[in-house]
Amino acid sequence: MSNKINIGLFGLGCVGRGVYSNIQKFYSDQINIKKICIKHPGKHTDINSELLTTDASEVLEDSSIDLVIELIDNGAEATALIAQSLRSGKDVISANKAAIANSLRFFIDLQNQTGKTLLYEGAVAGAVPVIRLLESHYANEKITGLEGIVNGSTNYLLSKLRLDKLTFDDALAQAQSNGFAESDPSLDIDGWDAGYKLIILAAHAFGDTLSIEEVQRTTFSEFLEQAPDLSKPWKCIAKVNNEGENLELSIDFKEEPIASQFTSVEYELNAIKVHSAIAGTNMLYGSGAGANATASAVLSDLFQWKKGFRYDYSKFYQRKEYLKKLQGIPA
Ligand SMILES: NC(=O)C1=CN([C@@H]2O[C@H](COP(=O)(O)OP(=O)(O)OC[C@H]3O[C@@H](n4cnc5c(N)ncnc54)[C@H](OP(=O)(O)O)[C@@H]3O)[C@@H](O)[C@H]2O)C=CC1
Ligand SMILES: N[C@@H](CC=O)C(=O)O
Repeated sequence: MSNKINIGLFGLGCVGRGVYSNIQKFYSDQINIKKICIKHPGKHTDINSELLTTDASEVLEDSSIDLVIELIDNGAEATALIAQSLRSGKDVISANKAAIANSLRFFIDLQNQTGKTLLYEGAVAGAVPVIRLLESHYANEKITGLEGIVNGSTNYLLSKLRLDKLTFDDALAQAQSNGFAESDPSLDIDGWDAGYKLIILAAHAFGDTLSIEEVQRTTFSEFLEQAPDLSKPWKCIAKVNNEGENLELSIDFKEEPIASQFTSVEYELNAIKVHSAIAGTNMLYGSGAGANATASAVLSDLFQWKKGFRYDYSKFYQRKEYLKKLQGIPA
């Protein structure tokens, strides 16, 4: 009897294909792709047509599918698919930061109600394992600050403008053809993508969920309107300010000093600094966007899931206790 993991895949674009091809290459003895749900079958004539469907219920109602991997490019549709999967008794891995950030409280409740697991390491900073690090290494240590470069496309644009002297339009076209940019690139250049990622990081680091409207965003156009000297190392920095009772989240362009560690983070690479009470500062650095970077995180989630890993969101409990203390309420 085969003890392969049966998965159902939603989406076969840049990331979906990264996951599909890496499973074929490295894990076909352990993972069986049972069904792939897509939108336009005509785009996927290279894939065995028996695997493909446009009907989500062929995944959701297949009791032999243990795990759903959700990799579509529409946040609202992804939210519905994740919720339906959890409710149909399936665990889920997603890389959809819009869906996760907009509905995180709902998904935490749904995991508690169904006993099912949702993992989403690929939603933030590609292959950089930051969510799992916040959940495990920092579970009991107070995090005092967090900042980083979390959008590969804007970082790619800034590097291309500064180092390779490309025009904005040419640089954006390259970010799109490399698969770094979202299918709607305004999500990257207007700071939405970085905002969603920062909301997810803030939840796992500080135990609160903010809405995207609460994130202060500077768009790439607003940055360029200030006529910055593009020969300088500008970086788009996502930052959580956690002084006081409320978290403040911002996405802003900063000219980094030459000696700053962020200055050497170029093109689609990402970096995140975590400041904490005992460790001081740790910086994570690595591939932030693209098919393989994200597939690596998705597949890592899959093998963690197999071992029973789930997020325990311990910072939410710690934040409640912290707020009680601030308000003078005894524990
Ligand atoms: N690109 C990257 O570097 C990263 C992307 N992500 C996230 O991963 C997700 C996928 O991104 P990416 O692969 O780049 O996107 P693409 O635009 O390349 O692919 C999207 C895929 O979703 C499919 N799709 C859309 N709607 C549906 C639906 N309702 N049901 C089934 N399939 C559907 C499309 O089908 P069809 O092909 O038939 O049109 C397509 O295969 C997004 O949430 C993105 O934010 C996360 C980290 C990095
Ligand atoms: N569009 C995103 C893709 C990865 O999350 C980015 O540019 O970082």
